[in-house]
Order: sequence, then C-alpha cells, then structure tokens
Amino acid sequence: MSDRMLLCLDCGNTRLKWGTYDPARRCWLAQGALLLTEIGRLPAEVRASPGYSTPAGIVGCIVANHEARAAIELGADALGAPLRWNESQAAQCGVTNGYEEPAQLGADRWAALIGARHLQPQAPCLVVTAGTATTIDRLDADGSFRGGLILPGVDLMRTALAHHTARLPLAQGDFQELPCNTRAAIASGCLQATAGAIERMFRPIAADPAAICLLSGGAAGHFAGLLDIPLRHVENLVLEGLAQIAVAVAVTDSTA
Ligand SMILES: Nc1ncnc2c1ncn2[C@@H]1O[C@H](COP(=O)(O)OP(=O)(O)O)[C@@H](O)[C@H]1O
Ligand SMILES: CC(C)(COP(=O)(O)O)[C@@H](O)C(=O)NCCC(=O)O
Ligand SMILES: [K+]
Repeated sequence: MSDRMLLCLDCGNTRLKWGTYDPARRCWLAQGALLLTEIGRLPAEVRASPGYSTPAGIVGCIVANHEARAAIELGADALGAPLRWNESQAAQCGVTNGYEEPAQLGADRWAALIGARHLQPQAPCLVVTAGTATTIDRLDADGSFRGGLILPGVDLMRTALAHHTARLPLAQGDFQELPCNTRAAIASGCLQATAGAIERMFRPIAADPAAICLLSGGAAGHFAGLLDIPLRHVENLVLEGLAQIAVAVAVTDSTA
C-alpha cells in the first residue's frame, strides 16, 4: 500500500467535513469543515493544512444535493487525486447492514457505523450523529447494524416550530428542567426529545457492561450533558469510518 496521505470527505446537508489521514502512522494530519456555500474553498483549505502533500486518493460520502456533489468533484480534480464515493453496502470493514435495502441507508450513517466498529470493536454501540438530522443507530458487538432512527436535528426542530406556528420564535434559549418561558420551553423540548430518543434506544443494550453510546456531529454538544448513559464523544465518527474504508480500498487497489 502507498504510504501517501489520504483525504476523507463527509458531505452532510449543512457542512462538508474533511480530514487528511496518514495511513502509515494511522493518524489524522488535519481536519476541517466548510459550510456547503463555501465548498469551492475546499482545495485551498486542504492544501494549506499541516503536512499536506498530494493525496494518493480521496474517499468521500455524501448525502447532500447534486450541486454539492459536482462542486466537490471539481475540487478533487483541482487537488489532482482520484475520488471514490463510498455507498452503503451489504457488508464492509467488519460491519453488516441490516437495512431492508442496504443502499438506501445514508452513506454517512454507514461510514459512522464503520468508524464505531473500529473504535469499539468488542462493544454493542449506539451510534449517534447529530447534524442537520439526528441519527441513532444500533450496532451489535458482532458488527451487525440492526436498525436506527432518523429525527430532525435540534436546529431543524426549532426552525420547524418557528416556521409552522404563529406565535413561536426561533428560540435560542438554555435548557431548563421545567421551563417557564417560551424560548426555554422550545429549546428544552428539542433537546429532551433528542436525549430521550437516545436513552430509549440505549435501553436494550444497557445491561451489557461494555455497551456504549458514540456521539458525534456538529450539534452533539447541545445535549451531550443531558445523557445519562455511558458516552464517548468522537469529533467526527464519519471521518473515522472513511479512513478505515480508504485504507481498505488502498490495499485492495494495490493488490488488484
Ligand atoms: N459553525 C457552525 N455552522 C453550522 N452549524 C453548526 C456550527 N456549529 C455547530 N453547528 C451545528 O451543527 C449542525 C451541523 O452539523 P454537521 O455534523 O456538520 O451536520 P451535517 O452532517 O448534516 O452537515 C448544525 O445543524 C448546527 O446545529
Ligand atoms: C438521515 C440523513 C438525512 C442524515 O443527514 P445529515 O444530518 O448528516 O445531513 C442522511 O443520512 C440520509 O439522507 N439518509 C438516507 C436515508 C436513510 O438513511 O435511511
Ligand atoms: K446526521
């Protein structure tokens, strides 16, 4: 396998997250994020990052629209490295996919499950990514993805209330146990809905002392403190999975 750097790209519905990965030392050189409106800056950002050299390859996952996809493909051309979009599959990197139609599972959820499998190989995991949407996915200790939930992300919940009611503002309130004003009631309701769904999904695995919830995504910090379950925060679990996929792909390509 080439020891050259690999670039991983996770394009969600709000932001493009990127990371440069050193496969020889198995560590990140740099990570960053751009709003979808800033995708054109990707080549410049990545080139300016610590330890940059032309990547041997780029592995990405995308759940955003065609415009974002086309812009990223242009960026990959500018960086002079081949780009491979990873899709959800029936099995990959030690994870098997329990979805009725494996390809229907969001490619970001799939990569996050692979990241979880790598970081907690022996444990039953609840894999939570809190972004535009919040996803709550169950991964058993043998690597089987058993199914999961899609909720509006915490910001989307607040936005939906503001857009579809006459009297509710776009609230930025703090969390309160028993809110006594509208802003705190909205903010706390959205956070409790999310935390409650996570804790409910954790219940079936809670008896296993190794069971853990892996929490990632840009909105994770809003409710992490509310969760009363074993928790590990991972800065970007999707990128962790993409790095494992990129290494596996590079091995396959070099032996083909
Ligand atoms: N600087 C920021 N810009 C945009 N969203 C942010 C920022 N900081 C935190 N967030 C939160 O992160 C969420 C986006 O997280 P992210 O994991 O990038 O989502 P996605 O994968 O859907 O693009 C937003 O909905 C918001 O709650
Ligand atoms: C659920 C999602 C919208 C999450 O997207 P994100 O919050 O990361 O932008 C995305 O994973 C998706 O479009 N999934 C396809 C449907 C599915 O997973 O069943
Ligand atoms: K998500």
